[in-house]
Amino acid sequence: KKYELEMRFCDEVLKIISSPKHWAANQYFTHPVDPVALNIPTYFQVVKKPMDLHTIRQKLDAAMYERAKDFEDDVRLIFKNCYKFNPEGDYVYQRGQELERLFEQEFSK
Ligand SMILES: Cc1ccc(Nc2c(-c3ccc(O)cc3)nc3c(C)cccn23)cc1
Repeated sequence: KKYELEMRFCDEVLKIISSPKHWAANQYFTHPVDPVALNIPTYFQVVKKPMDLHTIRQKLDAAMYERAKDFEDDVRLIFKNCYKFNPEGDYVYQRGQELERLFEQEFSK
């Protein structure tokens, strides 16, 4: 019972932070970073564990998270990767901060 409740909470949070309503904040994080498309060939040397919202959706739907904490760790990995690769103050860096604020608000309810 507790497991189902935790996963339902994660599903709700994921729906909110991934929604088109918050496109300005989530647009850079909805799908895996494509280093070829973005012309950032060093990306996979800098970011060892890529993560994105679509991959998290697939893992949640495949019951790959045992606890809400594991879901949280993957979401926070998106922010860590963003802050590691994008220059501080850069436009994408600031979108990451915006999405992190939204996540904190929803995940702490
Ligand atoms: C030369 C350069 C500099 C910065 C970026 N950042 C960036 C990222 C990004 C997202 C998460 C992440 O962990 C790393 C990068 N996604 C984009 C997109 C979709 C369009 C334009 C820039 N984008 C791209 C190219």
